[in-house]
Amino acid sequence: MIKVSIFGVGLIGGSIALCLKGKPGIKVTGYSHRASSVEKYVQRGVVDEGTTSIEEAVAGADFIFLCMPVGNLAEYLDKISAYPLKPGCIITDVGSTKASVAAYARSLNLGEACFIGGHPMAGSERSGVEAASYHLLENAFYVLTPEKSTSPEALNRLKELLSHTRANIVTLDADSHDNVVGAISHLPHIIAVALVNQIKGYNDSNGVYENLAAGGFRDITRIASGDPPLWRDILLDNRDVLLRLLRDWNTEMAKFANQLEAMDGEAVEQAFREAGEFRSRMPERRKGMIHSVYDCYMDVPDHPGIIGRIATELGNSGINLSNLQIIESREDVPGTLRLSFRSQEQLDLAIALLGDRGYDVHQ
Ligand SMILES: NC(=O)c1ccc[n+]([C@@H]2O[C@H](COP(=O)([O-])OP(=O)(O)OC[C@H]3O[C@@H](n4cnc5c(N)ncnc54)[C@H](O)[C@@H]3O)[C@@H](O)[C@H]2O)c1
Ligand SMILES: O=C(O)C(=O)C[C@]1(C(=O)O)C=C[C@@H](O)C=C1
Repeated sequence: MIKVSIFGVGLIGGSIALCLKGKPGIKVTGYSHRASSVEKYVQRGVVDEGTTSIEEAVAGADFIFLCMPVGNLAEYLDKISAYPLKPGCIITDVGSTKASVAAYARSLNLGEACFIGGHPMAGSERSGVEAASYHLLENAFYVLTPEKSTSPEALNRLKELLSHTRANIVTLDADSHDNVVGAISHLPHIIAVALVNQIKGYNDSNGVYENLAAGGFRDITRIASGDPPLWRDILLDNRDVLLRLLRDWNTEMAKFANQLEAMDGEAVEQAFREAGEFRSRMPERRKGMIHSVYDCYMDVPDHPGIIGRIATELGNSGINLSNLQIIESREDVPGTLRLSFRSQEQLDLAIALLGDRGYDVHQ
């Protein structure tokens, strides 16, 4: 039996546990420092067994996943390495930064165990085991940051285990990871928070801002609702990269200000053109940078019962909706529904079926 111990069974740890639990020959143990948390995720059936004892979780483990906030990873590497580790045990983490945890692991004597950093590029602004999902990592990129000294055999064993998540495993060195992920994940979180707080400042003296804020504002600011301590840890840990990125960001903002001051419409248009072209080149049909699932859109009148009818049509034909969202719908005004599916095949079937039923469906 392969024993997998997950430390921190929250959004990410819980999602990994859900992918591994019940797979032939795998037993999943969840560790939490709080008994109430253990009780919660054992009851939800996320793990095979739960414990508040580090010693128990570590004993005989073939894989140890550290899924707690970035600021606690070093502490747990210390604690874990104080116990006898099974020879060949692979310790990995899911932290959003990779250089510091890799350096810390390098400084420890792990005996015949080894550390391989990891970071699934999927998540949500929600946290806790309640938000964990078997599907969260499906089709997402999952970055592993092996060292030069990492044995190919250990790396392959970890990849094989992670294949149960149905993520797309890629390898990268830890510093490159922090530079790139700083730009495409950490900087956008800072920008979203700064933007929301700027508007909040205006709204404090005039509530119309809040009332008029529509799709554009919501789309760009969803991630501003991330867990504050979690993001504190990530941003402080990737401080050097982010300070450089923020200087570049200020330069980009200054460019816009100059273009507006000079009434340079051509330059503004060109900025939108370039951004649109780059964005449209990004793969849409995978988790990671832009989109998470296979989506189509429908313009529908905002009539009571319409959503139920559409969901029933799909269900009756065995098509599985993975998500459904109403975008900017007001009474008596056509609204748009975003329907999400888990595969191209399901999406194609849905588009054909709804088209046949007379709905206006587009991608
Ligand atoms: N949220 C995301 O979108 C996302 C995506 C990829 C990776 N990550 C990384 O995954 C890790 C976990 O994030 P999450 O979103 O699952 O958070 P979460 O809050 O949902 O889960 C964190 C878990 O760590 C536990 N924990 C917190 N403090 C602890 C401590 N001092 N000792 C032991 N356990 C502790 C919590 O009980 C919880 O089970 C973080 O390192 C984060 O950077 C997050
Ligand atoms: O989709 C979101 O809400 C996320 O914030 C996920 C996201 C990201 O920025 O893409 C956030 C942090 C992670 O470390 C990886 C993924």
